[in-house]
Amino acid sequence: MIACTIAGSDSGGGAGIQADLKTFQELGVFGTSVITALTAQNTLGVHGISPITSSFVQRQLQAILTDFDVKAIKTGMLFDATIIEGVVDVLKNTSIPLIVDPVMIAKGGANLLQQQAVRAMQEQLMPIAFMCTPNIPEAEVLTGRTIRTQQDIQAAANDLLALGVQYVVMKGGHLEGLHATDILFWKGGQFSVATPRIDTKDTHGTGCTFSAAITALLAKGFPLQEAIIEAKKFIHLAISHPLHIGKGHGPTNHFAYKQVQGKCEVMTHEP
Ligand SMILES: Nc1ncnc2c1ncn2[C@@H]1O[C@H](COP(=O)(O)OP(=O)(O)O)[C@@H](O)[C@H]1O
Ligand SMILES: Cc1ncc(COP(=O)(O)O)c(N)n1
Repeated sequence: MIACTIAGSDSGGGAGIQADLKTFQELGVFGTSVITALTAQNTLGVHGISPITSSFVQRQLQAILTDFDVKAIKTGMLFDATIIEGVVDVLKNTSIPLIVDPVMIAKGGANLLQQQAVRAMQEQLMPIAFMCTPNIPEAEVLTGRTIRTQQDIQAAANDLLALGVQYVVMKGGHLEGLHATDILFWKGGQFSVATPRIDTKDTHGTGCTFSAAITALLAKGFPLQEAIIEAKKFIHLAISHPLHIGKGHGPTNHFAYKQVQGKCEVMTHEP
C-alpha cells in the first residue's frame, strides 16, 4: 500500500514529513513525500523556514502520482497560498482521498501558514478534501468562532462541512479534561474516540502523527471509524511511551504502537 504526505520538513524529526513517514512505515504503508518547506527545527522551536516554490511542489507531486498507485494523501504544513493553489491544481482531477491537517502554528508559536493563505485553505482545499483534522485553535481560525463548549465544537464542525469537506475530526488535545477526546463529524452524524489525557510536555508532532496514522489506515482499506480508532491507539501509545529526546517539547514515540502490538483501550461513543 502506498500513501503520500505533502508537508514541511522538520529537521528535528518529530513532526512534519518525518513524523508522517515514520507513522506510515510503522503501520506497514510505503510512504512517498512532497516537501513544501524546509524548517530548521528542534524540540525548542522553529529556527528558520525556507519554502519550496509552488511549481517545484507540483513537480514532486506529479512525479509521484504519474508512477505510483497512491491510495491516500495527507497535507500538513502548506505555508502559503501559492503552494495551496499548486497542490489543489494537481489534486482536483484525482479521486484519491485527501486528508487535510490544517497546520498553522507550531507548538513553540512559529507561523507555519501565512495568514493570507487561510482563505485559499477554506475556499480551495476544503472543497476537494475527504477529511480535515483541525485542532481547536485551527478550527477557530478556519471558522472565525471561539470554541469553548461542545455546542461550539459542533457549530465549528458544521461550518467546516459547509466548505465542502466530507468529514471533520475535531481534535481535543488543546481542551481540558480527564480525557483527550476527538470527534468525527459528517453531515447528519458524529462519532467520538477518547483516551485518558497524559500529563506530558512531549507533544511535538501529535497532530501530524495522528493524521498520518488515519491516512495510512485509510490507504490500507480500513473502514473510516475503525481507522479513527486505530489511529487514536497509535497516537495515544506514542504519547504515553515518551522517548525523552531533546531539551524542549519532545517528539512522540512512533515505535510504541508496534512494540506493544497496538494494545490500548479507546473509548468510543456514537450518539
Ligand atoms: N496530553 C495528551 N494525552 C493524550 N492524548 C493527547 C494529548 N494531547 C493531544 N492528544 C491527542 O493527540 C492528537 C493530536 O491532538 P492535538 O494536540 O489537539 O493536535 P495538534 O498537535 O494538531 O495541536 C489527538 O488525538 C489528541 O486527542
Ligand atoms: C514541519 C512541521 N509541520 C508541522 C508541525 C506542527 O506539529 P504538531 O503536530 O505538533 O502540531 C511542525 N512543528 N513542523
